[in-house]
Amino acid sequence: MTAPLRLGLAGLGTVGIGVVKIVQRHAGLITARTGRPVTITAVSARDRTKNRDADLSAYAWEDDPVALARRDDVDVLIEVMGGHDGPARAATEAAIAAGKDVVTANKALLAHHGQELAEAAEAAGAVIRFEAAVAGGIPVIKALTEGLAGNEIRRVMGVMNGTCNYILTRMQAAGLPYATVFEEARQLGYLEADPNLDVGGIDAGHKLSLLAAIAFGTRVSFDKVELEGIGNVSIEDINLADEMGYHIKLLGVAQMSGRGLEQRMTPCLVPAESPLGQLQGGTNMVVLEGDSVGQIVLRGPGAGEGPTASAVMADVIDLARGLRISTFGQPAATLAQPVAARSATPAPYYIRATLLDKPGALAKIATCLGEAGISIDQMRQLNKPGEKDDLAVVLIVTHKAAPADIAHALDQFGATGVMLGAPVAIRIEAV
Ligand SMILES: NC(=O)C1=CN([C@@H]2O[C@H](COP(=O)(O)OP(=O)(O)OC[C@H]3O[C@@H](n4cnc5c(N)ncnc54)[C@H](OP(=O)(O)O)[C@@H]3O)[C@@H](O)[C@H]2O)C=CC1
Ligand SMILES: N[C@@H](CCO)C(=O)O
Repeated sequence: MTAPLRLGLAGLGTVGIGVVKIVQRHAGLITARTGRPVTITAVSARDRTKNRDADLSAYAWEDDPVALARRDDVDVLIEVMGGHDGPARAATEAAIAAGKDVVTANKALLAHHGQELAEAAEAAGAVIRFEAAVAGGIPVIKALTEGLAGNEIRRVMGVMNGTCNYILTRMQAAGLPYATVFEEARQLGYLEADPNLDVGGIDAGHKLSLLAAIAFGTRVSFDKVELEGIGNVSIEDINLADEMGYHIKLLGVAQMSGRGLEQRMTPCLVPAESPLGQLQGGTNMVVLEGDSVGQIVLRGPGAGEGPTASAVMADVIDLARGLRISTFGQPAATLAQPVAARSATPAPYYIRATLLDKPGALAKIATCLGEAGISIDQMRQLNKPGEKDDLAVVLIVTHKAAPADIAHALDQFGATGVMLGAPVAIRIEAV
């Protein structure tokens, strides 16, 4: 029997305790699959006295995760503390400096420091694995780096933040406004400590930037992701979209166009009957498109103790089996510096505008669209009981239009003198 693979576990929260449970429950199964035992030798967290719903008595304790990473009886650091700097970064760097492999669930760390950490790991002969960092229990990193390695990737797309998907689907199902459902999500413990990481689209943007790096062989460029969160999605737009056969999702899309790397994480309308449109609650879905394979759809739990620990353990088991793949699927030095391109791919748009209800108002709006080269597919005025009769809510669905043309037309709306408030424009994504 080969020597055990010895883990040092930094973080004993939701994910860390999930890892402890799998290591303890499946010791025999893991040994059978890898040919060597996988053991935890030492753990670290902030509060040693906390009751953690797992038996940790066999493990050494370190107050300092950096000391944990440097221990002679630790072969692999499991970093499940979180945060893009601080102890997570320090412990990861310490492990790499000591030539040790790192398994992390920390998308923020890699979105901000992925390139330098990958270079340092390769220089030290170490490997960084991060299956759990993107879409929780869904093996999407493995799918891209291994299963689809023979493809040129055309597009990566998906719903990658379970909290946002919960909020949007709950708003729709219960007819509740954003603020009410946001508060429910907080009560249920779904939100990150900084809720803006979720609802601001940042967490999902981190994940998209990691997938884009693997898919397109480029350095992680989170700072170039076009980000828009879900805070401005209204129940009115959710209901109107639904009437037209669409659902609103916080959708990430990354693709390499002739102009450069497009990465966006924004609310979009998707067909209600499509796999993405049907996605309920905290579930994630990632759609991968390769030149040879066509379209692959991966769906599953994007968070939680079991699913996330499952992904961490998949990486651990790969290391125990001796599988060593570069962090982003190819040597870090060969990752290209991407040229970031604003999304220019034309798409239909949903536009809702509130106008003064007077002769010619609608014509002025239609003229702005026409002058921007945008063709109208559907248009209707909503006559809702109880609305003031001096205003008109107008709903427009355009034919495919370039994002820049839509932005220009919306700017022109303001100069017509008939607008009441800002218009809403949401891209309709073909999926
Ligand atoms: N929860 C989930 O479903 C998912 C989480 N992730 C990622 O996994 C990582 C962990 O998440 P999660 O388990 O939810 O986080 P938790 O907040 O539940 O746990 C964090 C753990 O890290 C420990 N910790 C924090 N700071 C320090 C420090 N300075 N020194 C030592 N230990 C520290 C905490 O200690 P103490 O317990 O003593 O406070 C706690 O045990 C994050 O990067 C997260 O983004 C990824 C996918 C899904
Ligand atoms: N806050 C994240 C956790 C999993 O990364 C989500 O809601 O998807």
